[in-house]
Amino acid sequence: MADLLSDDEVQTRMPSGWEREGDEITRTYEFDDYLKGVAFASEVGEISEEEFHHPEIIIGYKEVEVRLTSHEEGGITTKDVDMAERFDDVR
Ligand SMILES: C[C@H](O)[C@H](O)[C@H]1CNC2=NC(N)=NC(=O)C2=N1
Repeated sequence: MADLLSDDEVQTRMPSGWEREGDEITRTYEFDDYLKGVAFASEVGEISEEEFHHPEIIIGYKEVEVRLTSHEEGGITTKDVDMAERFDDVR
């Protein structure tokens, strides 16, 4: 089990482009067309299954919102900030 991050740790460790909303960190990625967003969401899903840590993924028109939290710990942990960095690398 990863440890919950303090408010300051979340702010300092959250990658740029991400925002905190309560017990979640979130980012909305924008794409040139819908299917590029769908493909990105699929890659996010692959990484999530590999790490067994699953975000909420909302696919919209030319944008994909990703929301991360650690359900079992009840907040934001190092897994969430580490996964955020990995998703940014896919982008
Ligand atoms: C039983 C529990 O659902 C599993 O251990 C995993 C699955 N994926 C998960 N994903 C996220 N975001 N948080 C979890 O606590 C989590 N737990």
